[in-house]
Amino acid sequence: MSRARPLAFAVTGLSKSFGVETPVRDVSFVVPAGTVAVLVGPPGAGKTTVLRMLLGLLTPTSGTANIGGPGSGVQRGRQAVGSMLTPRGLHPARTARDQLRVFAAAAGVSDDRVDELLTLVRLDAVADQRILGFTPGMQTRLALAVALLGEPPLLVLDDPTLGLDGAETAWLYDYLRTHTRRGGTVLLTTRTLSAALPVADELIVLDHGAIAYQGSPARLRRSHPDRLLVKSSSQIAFATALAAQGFTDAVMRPDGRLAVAEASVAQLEAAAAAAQVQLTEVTAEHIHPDQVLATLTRGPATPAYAAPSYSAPAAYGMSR
Ligand SMILES: Nc1ncnc2c1ncn2[C@@H]1O[C@H](COP(=O)(O)OP(=O)(O)OP(=O)(O)O)[C@@H](O)[C@H]1O
Repeated sequence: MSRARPLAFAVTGLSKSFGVETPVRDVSFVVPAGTVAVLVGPPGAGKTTVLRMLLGLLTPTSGTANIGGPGSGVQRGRQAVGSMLTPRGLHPARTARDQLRVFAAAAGVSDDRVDELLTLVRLDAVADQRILGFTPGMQTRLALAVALLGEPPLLVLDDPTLGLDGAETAWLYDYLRTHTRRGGTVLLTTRTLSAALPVADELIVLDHGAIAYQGSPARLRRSHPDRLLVKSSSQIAFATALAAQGFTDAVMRPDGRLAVAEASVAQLEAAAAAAQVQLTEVTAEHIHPDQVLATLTRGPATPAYAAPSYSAPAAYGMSR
C-alpha cells in the first residue's frame, strides 16, 4: 500500500468576487508534494486570481487556500515559496543584474547566487542591460530567476512559458521536472492545454472561474480519443456489424462518415467483411489538445493581453 504524499497546496471552496463579478467560483484542489499541477484556462478564467489568493496577496471572499499545513511535512515560511506572477513586477529602468540584486538583498541572498541564476536562465550575456529592452521571454526568464533566488521547494508560476520559444519551454519543463524529482512542488498556469500536457501530473481546467476538469492528462486524453472516420457502401449495415463487435459508441457525423474511437483499421475491415460491405474511405482524426480545451470551456472571459506590462515589484517569497 502506497503512503499518501504530503500536500504542498490545498485549496478548498475558494471564491473571489470583485463587486458584482465573481471570477473564481468554489474552486477546490490539492497539489501533493513532488508533483507538477497545471491550472489551465483561457484569458480571464481566474487562474492568476487563484494564485494571488494562494500567495496571500488577495483575501478570498470565501473558502481557503493553504500552503503546506500542520502535519504535512512541507516546509513553510519565507523561503518555502518562489512565485512569479503576471505582470512580472520588473523595473524597466534597472538592469537584470541590479533587479535580481535588489530582490536578493531583501531576501538575504548572496550576489553569487544572483550570478548563478543569471547563468541558469541564460541572461548572463545581457545581465547589465536595462530590462526595458527585454523581450517578453527574457522578462519571463528574469522573473523565474527572481522566483528561484531562495532555492524554494515550492514554486507558483503564472504563465511561465509566456514569450518562451520551443527550446526555452523544453528547458523550463526539464528544470521543473528535476525540481520535482528532488522533492519540490510546482503549481503553474497556462492558457493552452498543449502547453500544459508535456509537464502536468495533474490538470485543473478553469472555465469562467469554475473547475471544468480535474484529473490526469491521460484520463482527459482517453475521454477525447483519436478516431477513425469511415465511409462504406452501406453505413447502416456497417454500424450494425461494428456494434456486434463491441464498438457500440460509433457516431454518425453530419457529413455521413461514421466516427469510431479506439478501433484499428484491421478491426474495421473485419466488421466490413462481416457486414459484406465495402469500405470506401478510412481517415484518421486526431483531436488537438486545444480543441479538447475548447470543448471544456466557453472561451476567453476577458480579452487576451499581448505582453506583460510593468508594475510594482511583487514579493518573491512568502511568510505564512
Ligand atoms: N483586482 C481586480 N479587480 C477587479 N477585477 C479583477 C481583479 N483581478 C482580476 N479581476 C478580474 O477577474 C477575472 C479573472 O482574471 P485573472 O487574471 O485571474 O484571469 P486569468 O485566467 O489569469 O487570465 P489571463 O490568462 O489573461 O492571465 C478577469 O475578468 C479580471 O478582469
